[in-house]
Amino acid sequence: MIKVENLKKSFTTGTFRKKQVEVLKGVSFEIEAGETLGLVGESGCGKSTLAKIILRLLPLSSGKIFFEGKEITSLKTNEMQKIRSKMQLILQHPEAALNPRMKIYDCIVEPLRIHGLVKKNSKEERAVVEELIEVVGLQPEHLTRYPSEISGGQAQRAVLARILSLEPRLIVADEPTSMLDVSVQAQILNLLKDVQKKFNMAYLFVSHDLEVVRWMSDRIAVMYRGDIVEMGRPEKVLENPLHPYTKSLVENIDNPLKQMKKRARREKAPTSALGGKEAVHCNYCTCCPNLHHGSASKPQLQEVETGHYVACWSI
Ligand SMILES: Nc1ncnc2c1ncn2[C@@H]1O[C@H](COP(=O)(O)OP(=O)(O)OP(=O)(O)O)[C@@H](O)[C@H]1O
Repeated sequence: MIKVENLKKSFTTGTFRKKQVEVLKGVSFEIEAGETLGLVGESGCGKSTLAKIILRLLPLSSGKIFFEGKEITSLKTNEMQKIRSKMQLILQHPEAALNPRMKIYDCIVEPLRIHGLVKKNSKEERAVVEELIEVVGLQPEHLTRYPSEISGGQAQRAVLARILSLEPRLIVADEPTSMLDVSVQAQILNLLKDVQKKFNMAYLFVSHDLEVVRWMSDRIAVMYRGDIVEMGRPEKVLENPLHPYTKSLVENIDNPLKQMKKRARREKAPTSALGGKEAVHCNYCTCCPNLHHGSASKPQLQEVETGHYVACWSI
């Protein structure tokens, strides 16, 4: 359904002294219809950049993106238009997707109107909206309110109704529930699962929260400094992590302070551990426990057991 190959992205930073910062270093994966790939990793590792690149909201530096078997890497804006409705994004803040000056009814139906799929204010339009709100669990009385007059959970339901109106094949959900309290979070996660089953959509589910990702995902990809360093089924990756970064994520799941301290140590570690040379990646992986230097080639994802991949230089 969606496949990315060796995606790389660099940003130019600085005003006078321009510098290229490589944020994605060659990311590859595939997601099938009806499947959820959970993407986890520390803040700043490139998760949101990857999400935007997949949806072609950001240009990539190199690599390839295939959507339903068709390469979309360099499609022009008008060609992308037809595909864009089938690839949708859900963000942390539902308000960002809902026009504060429109009532919920109009927010939900707006994409259908834009794409000319229904006649404005027709009976057919009303029927579509009623069906959509039933799917996402909103009440008819919510339709006449403005986004500021409903709760965060209800707003996320309205966003989902709006997205579903276009019958997407892929949803990229970037921390969709991190702003909601725990009980509402669970409802929205279950709703996402239900509609996925109903419409057989693929999800790329981005989150900091390992428990949420475990609950949502068929497979998990662990991202570290712009690379996927481990990928596999949740029980493999989270119960038998092989990459040191995944290990530290799992070990510190309940202890964010410890995690911060460890991260600070790890960030300092490479140059001293390597006698002043710069490490290109983590210090070592469990499969090839050697330290690697800046001149070493990039580690590749190796299949260490069926469906469980870990980044290492050699097995
Ligand atoms: N437009 C940009 N110009 C320059 N640097 C950018 C730009 N967008 C993102 N970055 C940098 O790219 C890196 C990855 O950012 P990204 O938002 O993808 O991280 P993330 O993993 O999603 O983090 P978080 O979990 O905190 O949202 C960060 O260092 C960020 O500062």
